[in-house]
Amino acid sequence: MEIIFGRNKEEHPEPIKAKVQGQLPTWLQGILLRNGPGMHTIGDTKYNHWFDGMALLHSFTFKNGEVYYRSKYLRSDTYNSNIEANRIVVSEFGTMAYPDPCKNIFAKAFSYLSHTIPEFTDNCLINIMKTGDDFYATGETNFIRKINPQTLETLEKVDYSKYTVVNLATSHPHYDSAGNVLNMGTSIVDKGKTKYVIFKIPPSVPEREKKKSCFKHLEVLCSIHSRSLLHPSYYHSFGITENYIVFVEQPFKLDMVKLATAYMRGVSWASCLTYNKEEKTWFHFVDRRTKKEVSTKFYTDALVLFHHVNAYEEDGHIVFDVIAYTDNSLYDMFYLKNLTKDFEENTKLTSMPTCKRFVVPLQYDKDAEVGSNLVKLPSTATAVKEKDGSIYCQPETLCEGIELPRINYDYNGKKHKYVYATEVKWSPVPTKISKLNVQTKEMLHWEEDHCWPSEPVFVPNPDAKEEDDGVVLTCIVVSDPKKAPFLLVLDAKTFKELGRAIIDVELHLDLHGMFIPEKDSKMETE
Ligand SMILES: CC(C)=CCC/C(C)=C/C=C/C(C)=C/C=C/C(C)=C/C=C/C=C(C)/C=C/C=C(C)/C=C/C1=C(C)CCCC1(C)C
Ligand SMILES: [Fe+2]
Repeated sequence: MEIIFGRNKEEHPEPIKAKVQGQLPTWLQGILLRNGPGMHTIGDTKYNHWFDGMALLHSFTFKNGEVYYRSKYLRSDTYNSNIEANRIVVSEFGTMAYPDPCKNIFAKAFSYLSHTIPEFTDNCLINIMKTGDDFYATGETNFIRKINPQTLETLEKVDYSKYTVVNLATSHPHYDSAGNVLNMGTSIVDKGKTKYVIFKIPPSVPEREKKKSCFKHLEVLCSIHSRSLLHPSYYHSFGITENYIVFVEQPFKLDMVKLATAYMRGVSWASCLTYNKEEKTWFHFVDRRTKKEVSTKFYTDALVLFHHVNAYEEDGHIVFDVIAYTDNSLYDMFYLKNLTKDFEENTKLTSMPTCKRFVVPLQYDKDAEVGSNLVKLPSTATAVKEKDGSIYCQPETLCEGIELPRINYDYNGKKHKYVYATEVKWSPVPTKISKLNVQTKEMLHWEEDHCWPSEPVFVPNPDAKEEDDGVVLTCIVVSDPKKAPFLLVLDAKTFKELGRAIIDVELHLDLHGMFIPEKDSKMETE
């Protein structure tokens, strides 16, 4: 398994024509662009954690029934400095690097590094974001990197902190119907004012502007003060409904005192994350129009969450689905020392990823009795009024063992019926992909021996009438060295295979990505 998780992957910047089997829909034209870690060893140095690896972008271009594959390492300042030094010189979340191990003044003076080593990493390995016609690789620091979606070339570095006060920002932004990006980040600069900042980036700028930058027009919608000034919560995504931003402040937190001393103590940023299962998880709802937070205090028991699935409003309630854990063992599981051979037997998840639905009443009878359940929708989720006026919510479980959830994004913020996700057993090995009907809890699956599917991306049919009219695309990494990896195309309705594009290269296990329809990409001829 070392092969799949930890071995450096080669890049293939020139298009490789795939062998297509089956029948791909003729309307499927565009680029599936994905991101994830592809290199964990540099010279004699090795990252500690799988999420630390150098970002390797890859793409599948669909053109007239043919499929072309490309991959290229993100030429971040981090990547360039590491390669030049032939060792890890920039810290990642799980690995603290010491750029100058030789305290020797002469060694410093004759430093072979022509680049200045970036202080914070711009190794954006998690996701892809779109602003207007531009695409960016995203991670969780204040840096994102513009990329060319056709050639996978790395373009300029954007520093969010130049435009608003954030040190961290999510890699999972949302998009509204006008094409604005909505994202949030944490400001820890000013210790007295630790806060979460929700901001908006427009898709275009006024014609007359010379140096066009959407980021110059970044606008802060609202800030939420951290419950604890020294312990802001970690979050990896958030939700939106038509009228609200949904933010979950979980007791999985960054300890700022530990962060401030991490470098000195020789420990990673990750070691500064703490989970306190005795604490509560607080929900925040911000009205997108008035920019005010709903004043009622809503909470649930301690949980750890990375991925929101979707959120929507129904009859005065906010309904939101998340993939939740009861502890923080998932992050620990992705330490490379745990992902060696036999890890499937040796490393068992102590908490399964579980798709949970919270139903939160925004409008309810203010005279309702203490102890009564205020949920008026048909769900087993509850929201109980407490003596002090706060509301204690408990979720309904929709499904166990799914992660990397996606929906038809046309239903984002609206009532959805289907979730596409990878399925796991008791180890971090994706064995199947699944389609969950959240209304009936029925599931459809796709699996094949030795196949490790990635996050399934739903692409709607241009003439779609129903939510699941379209295809699901997933990269399949194969653990059998005799079998080639492929891109799988499933009919989203039936989950039957329509076709596959086989490529004879070593695919890397990735994290997230997006499909860029041909009309949104200035596609060049191959
Ligand atoms: C094996 C597969 C693919 C599927 C199996 C199915 C399954 C169980 C999937 C589960 C997948 C999940 C849950 C994926 C989650 C991915 C995450 C959380 C990535 C986070 C990266 C976060 C990163 C890189 C964060 C970097 C942050 C840094 C370097 C921050 C540094 C900093 C901090 C902390 C304080 C301020 C200063 C500074 C900015 C330097
Ligand atoms: Fe994610």
